[in-house]
Amino acid sequence: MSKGTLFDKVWDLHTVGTLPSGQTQLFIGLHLIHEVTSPQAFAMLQERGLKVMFPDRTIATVDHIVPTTNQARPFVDALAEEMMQALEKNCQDNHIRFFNIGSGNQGIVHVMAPEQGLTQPGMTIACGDSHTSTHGAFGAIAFGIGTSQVRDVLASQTLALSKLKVRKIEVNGTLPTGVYAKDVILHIIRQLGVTGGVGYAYEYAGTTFEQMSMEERMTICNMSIEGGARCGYVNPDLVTFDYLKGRPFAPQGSDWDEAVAWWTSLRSNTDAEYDDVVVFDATEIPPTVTWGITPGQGIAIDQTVPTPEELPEKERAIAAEAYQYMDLHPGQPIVGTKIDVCFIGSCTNGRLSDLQEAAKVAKGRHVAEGIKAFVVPGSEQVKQQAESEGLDRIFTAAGFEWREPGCSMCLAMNPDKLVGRQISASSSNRNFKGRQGSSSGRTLLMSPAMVAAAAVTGQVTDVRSLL
Ligand SMILES: CC(C)[C@H](C(=O)O)[C@@H](O)C(=O)O
Ligand code: SF4
Repeated sequence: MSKGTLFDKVWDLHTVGTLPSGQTQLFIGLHLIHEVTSPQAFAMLQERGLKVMFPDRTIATVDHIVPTTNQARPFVDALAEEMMQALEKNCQDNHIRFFNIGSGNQGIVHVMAPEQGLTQPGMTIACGDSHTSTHGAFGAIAFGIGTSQVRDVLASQTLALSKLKVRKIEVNGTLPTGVYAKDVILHIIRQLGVTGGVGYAYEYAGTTFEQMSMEERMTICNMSIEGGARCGYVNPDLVTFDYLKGRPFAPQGSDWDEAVAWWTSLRSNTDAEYDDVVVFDATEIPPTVTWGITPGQGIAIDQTVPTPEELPEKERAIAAEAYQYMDLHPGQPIVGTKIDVCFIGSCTNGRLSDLQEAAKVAKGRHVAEGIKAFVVPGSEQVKQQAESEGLDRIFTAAGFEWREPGCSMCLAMNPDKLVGRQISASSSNRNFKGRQGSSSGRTLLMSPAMVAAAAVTGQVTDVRSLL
């Protein structure tokens, strides 16, 4: 087992005790909830006559079902309205703070909490949502949980968990032009596989992550779960502290200095021991795009869809399924693949810097004939900041639609859905069959800049040719 890592330190500091099962009872500092996975948890709590133990440690927002065009209440979709009302009631009844639509602070839970300064180094964070790994960008131990565990956290502020091993993923060097955080994480998952991280926490270390902004680090940690790792983190540093300083829930005054000293002490020791270490060279990472039905089925933008012979034996069955579903053929170049829909948004790539990079590509160009392209900011704050910089005008002048914040077509639990066999270029994180609202819809994952490149050309395009 690893020793001296941030993961070990934070785990040990939050350990309440060892349960008869051998699992750790872990204290959860911050609990985030949204409308999809919380209603049943509240119902289970009520059935048992239990109350929320620490209401101040749970924070709610609404994101998955939110319509991105007409947000008038009641929502047109009756089920969405019902989920919304359940969340509003549960928050009210249990005195839980709720960042609702129109508050100026609503957003995808993994975008909203960091921008509020709720997400801090050294915390344990849980949310009934697999992409909770995002918060690890701050040096927190953050993971997704199921609905019965949401109940457990509401009732006890603790969880029964088995300790993870720690794999250090070191990436060194400066990323080439046109290569973004999204490409780095797609590349890592391509190399280590979608189940490679099972049983591990991923520690992202090395100069490439050190040079990244907090938003880029969030993109990386967000997709840890797509590589099988329940959580992923970056050691907190000056970039982390600069981001947090002055945010509403960040420590203030003399508490701030104390917090920074404490956060710094939690960094993995230079002589920390890891269960595994892998090293990549940033200068060798290409713009990466998925061609298949798992986030691990990625290739460099200038490569061809792999033939079975090019793949390890164990990847051939899923590849065969992917050729058929995607209607892409082994040996075919991915560049030039015709696109129907372009989606820029999600908790992976719906932050301000993502929109800025996409806008650089869109500026002065126009969405190709017949393409539906739309931008969904990750939060109300992102939307407002983007508008104050005029990004909305760049996008709309280029023929993109500019929408209200939410998860939108990442998962299509709202009205934004692919239709039939439509194929999307998407800045989101999952390309599973039927993910974007049509049971036969197809998804190609890529960076927001590359989605913008696809939008203006109508086909998968190497963004480097447009920069
Ligand atoms: C709805 C929610 C439970 C789900 C998750 O856990 O990740 C969603 O956010 C997703 O991205 O698929
Ligand atoms: S944006 Fe997508 S991945 Fe993120 S929480 Fe929403 S549905 Fe899940």
